[in-house]
Amino acid sequence: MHKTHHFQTNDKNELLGLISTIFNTSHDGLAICDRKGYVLLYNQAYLQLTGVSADILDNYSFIQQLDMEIVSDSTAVKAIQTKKIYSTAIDYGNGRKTINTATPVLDENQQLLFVVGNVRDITELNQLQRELEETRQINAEFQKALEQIQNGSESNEQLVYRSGIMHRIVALAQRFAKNDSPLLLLGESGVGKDVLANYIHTQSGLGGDFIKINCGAIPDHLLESELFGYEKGAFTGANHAKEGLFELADKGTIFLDEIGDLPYPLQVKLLNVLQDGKIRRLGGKNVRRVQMRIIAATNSDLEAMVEQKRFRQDLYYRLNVLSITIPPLRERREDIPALVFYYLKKMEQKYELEKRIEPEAMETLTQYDWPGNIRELKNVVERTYHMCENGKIKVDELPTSIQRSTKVSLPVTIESFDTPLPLKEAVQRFEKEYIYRMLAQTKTMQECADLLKVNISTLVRKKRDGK
Ligand SMILES: Nc1ncnc2c1ncn2[C@@H]1O[C@H](COP(=O)(O)OP(=O)(O)OP(=O)(O)O)[C@@H](O)[C@H]1O
Repeated sequence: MHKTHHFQTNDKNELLGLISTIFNTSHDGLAICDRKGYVLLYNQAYLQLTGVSADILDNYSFIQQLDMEIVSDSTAVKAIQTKKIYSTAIDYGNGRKTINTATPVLDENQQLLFVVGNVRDITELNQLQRELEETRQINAEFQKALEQIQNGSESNEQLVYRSGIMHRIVALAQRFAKNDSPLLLLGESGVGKDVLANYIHTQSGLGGDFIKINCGAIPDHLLESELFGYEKGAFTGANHAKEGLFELADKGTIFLDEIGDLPYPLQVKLLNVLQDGKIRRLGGKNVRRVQMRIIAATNSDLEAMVEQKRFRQDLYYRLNVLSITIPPLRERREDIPALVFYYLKKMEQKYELEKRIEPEAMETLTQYDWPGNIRELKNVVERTYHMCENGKIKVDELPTSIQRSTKVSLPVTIESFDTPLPLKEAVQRFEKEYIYRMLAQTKTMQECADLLKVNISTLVRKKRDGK
């Protein structure tokens, strides 16, 4: 106890009065016992929090209370036995949860004099934590449902193609659909990996559902419980048992999008599922057998990730038994007009208003390199449809970035900045053009990122912001 100069009382009674006031007004439960565990002093909060009656405290030591199973655990007894501070969380069964700490008080010969017990109410804290956990859970479920609605409708899209390469890919997909080995779909973002996975599922004739999960969109700590499910009480907030996506995909297909983002520890678990077809829910004992088709997809360079020890080699080999690489749109330009007409038709049906695209505009779209692939094409067609007022889509109604990038194939030079621009804007313009050009010259985003010596996520962001 530290006294300041304001405290000038030397009267023992006054001092005792003060200490007992502190004792009695404390929100924490306090109880002091001797070296045999007999209670010497306790306060009102102690009675309220522990639910143990004054009668018991008066007549039975903590050791006896433990023997008689009046309490299930006693920090005081532990402190008596070990002469060390002991702290634990206790559930008294009266709805109260507490953190109890027992501190031994020793004399100069290290003999035990007393034990001071402190009982802190954490019921409210616990309740808040549980609520937070539940909110997080609900949040994640909503996010997942939303994602499935968004992606579900995307992946249900009809497969539109005209190019020879896509004909071969679809034929391969039909053959692979009948096979139950894992399948890996590769290709840049927006090339149609989701759509193809869905197509393979419908072609497979499997009776179960097509379940999609984006491994990069779900926080690591939730991903495992999403995939494997959990039993009631498996972790704080697991108030009921829940089926995992592997179980939901039983007799169907599970589509693991962005497989490169699967955390390393989960990669081993996925490998086990691939090998023996068995899963166990978190906190569960039962092993369940599931039979499903696994399709994984990524736009990352998995081989490079294996070399960098970010992706397990054994899992890579297991997933890569069958694989299909969907080329970017710029390598199958014959598909561009078919896709433009398809999305234009959809807009016309939706808004019951026909709009025609002029040949020159179509030519510009066909020449454009589409770094965002079909996703970008779909957005451009939709935007242009809305922007066009007289029913005819002309070149100058296309986004300026597309007009410019197809017209300007000369390197960006100082001369191309004909009017003075703020430095920041000039740098941004150069950066954007440069990134577009580099993307057109490289096969994958990773290759481009490596050449530019930037992180792939930086490149993705810059590409998105530059649109
Ligand atoms: N062949 C196709 N015909 C019609 N629409 C397509 C085709 N391929 C893709 N799309 C559309 O393009 C968009 C992107 O497709 P999808 O989500 O399948 O790409 P992805 O390769 O899985 O992209 P990411 O790697 O970013 O997940 C979607 O809106 C999808 O409906």
